[in-house]
Amino acid sequence: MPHSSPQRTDSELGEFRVKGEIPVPILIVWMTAAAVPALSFFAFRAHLRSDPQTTYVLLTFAVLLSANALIHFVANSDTLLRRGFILVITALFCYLAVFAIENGAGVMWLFAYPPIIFYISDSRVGIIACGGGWLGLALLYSPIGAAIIDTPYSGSFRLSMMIVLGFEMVSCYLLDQSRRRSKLGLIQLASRFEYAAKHDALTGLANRREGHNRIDSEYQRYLRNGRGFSVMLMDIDLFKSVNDNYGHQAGDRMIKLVAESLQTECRRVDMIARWGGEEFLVLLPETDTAEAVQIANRVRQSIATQAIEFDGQAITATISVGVASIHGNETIDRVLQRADEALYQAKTQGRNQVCDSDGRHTAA
Ligand SMILES: Nc1nc2c(ncn2[C@@H]2O[C@H](COP(=O)(O)OP(=O)(O)OP(=O)(O)O)[C@@H](O)[C@H]2O)c(=O)[nH]1
Repeated sequence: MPHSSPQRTDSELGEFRVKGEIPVPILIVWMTAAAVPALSFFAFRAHLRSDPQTTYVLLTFAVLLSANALIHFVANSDTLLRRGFILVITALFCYLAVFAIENGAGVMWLFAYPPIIFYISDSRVGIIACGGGWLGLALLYSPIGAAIIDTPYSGSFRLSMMIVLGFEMVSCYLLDQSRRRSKLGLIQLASRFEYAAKHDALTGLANRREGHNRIDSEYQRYLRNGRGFSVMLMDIDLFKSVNDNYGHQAGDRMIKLVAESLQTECRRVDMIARWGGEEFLVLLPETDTAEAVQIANRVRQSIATQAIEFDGQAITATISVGVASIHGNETIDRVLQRADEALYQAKTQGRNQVCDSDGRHTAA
């Protein structure tokens, strides 16, 4: 079965990019590029109003945001960029909430915070930042806050601000959850498609294409470190007669039985593929011919002693196996061809036996 995991963490979800989705680091760089001139503009206006404190604070935020983006380009760490950005903008929005810059109009920038924070961080951080921010603002706008800080906002403005901001935060949370759920759905769908593209529907084994890919990878490893491998090509003997005598359903069950026996008898490192109708291929990494023949015989004997129950009858089958190991700088096609020739030899010499490409064979 495909590895669908509904338990994926938020950060795992964040790493999965849906086509067309803006990557968080790029979004942060864009927002930094937009925020720095905006902050400089408002700093300049504060300077014109002879308000040096606001000027310096806004310029400091512009410098911090620029530095964060620059550090990202040097350190090349997305996590650092994201965390640095969250930290700076949280401080900036706190400043905007407390100090009523631009005659109090600066507080409207608070509405930009929830969508940004939910998009660039995981939902837990979004909830904490927004929940904490909202409570902090509620405190600030309460009589306690009013006693500490002098704000120019009327009572009805404060009330509306809290309600509208709360509404926006909840909306952002719900939209974010919906985005994450649909992303999860896409991940699961993608993993189901990937599984179907790589596996055989009847047995669940790797299909021929995936088998080829895995052999290719093993071959590349062999070229790098010289560690050889063997392949076993096997075919159910006189399988046509199983179909002819008992029907295709019985034939399918026989194929499944062989697949299960292969899974039981082979090692975890071995790759088993359904190569064709009643043909299977096993890739045995770091295994020489003698070992591969031993494994092949174990599989052969195991299958010969099992039966499927069909319409009250016990149906048995045997398999023939061709074994070949990689030599020198020969190609994969050549190894597979030698395994095929060995299988042909096993068939012509009476079936239910293992032949290796060097011409040795083990009969029942
Ligand atoms: N039930 C079933 N049969 C299949 C499947 N794929 C292939 N077959 C059948 O497998 C049979 C293969 O038969 P052959 O290749 O002629 O060989 P054989 O009867 O196994 O004889 P030898 O290989 O010479 O021992 C054919 O009858 C195919 O129809 C499948 O998925 N399910």
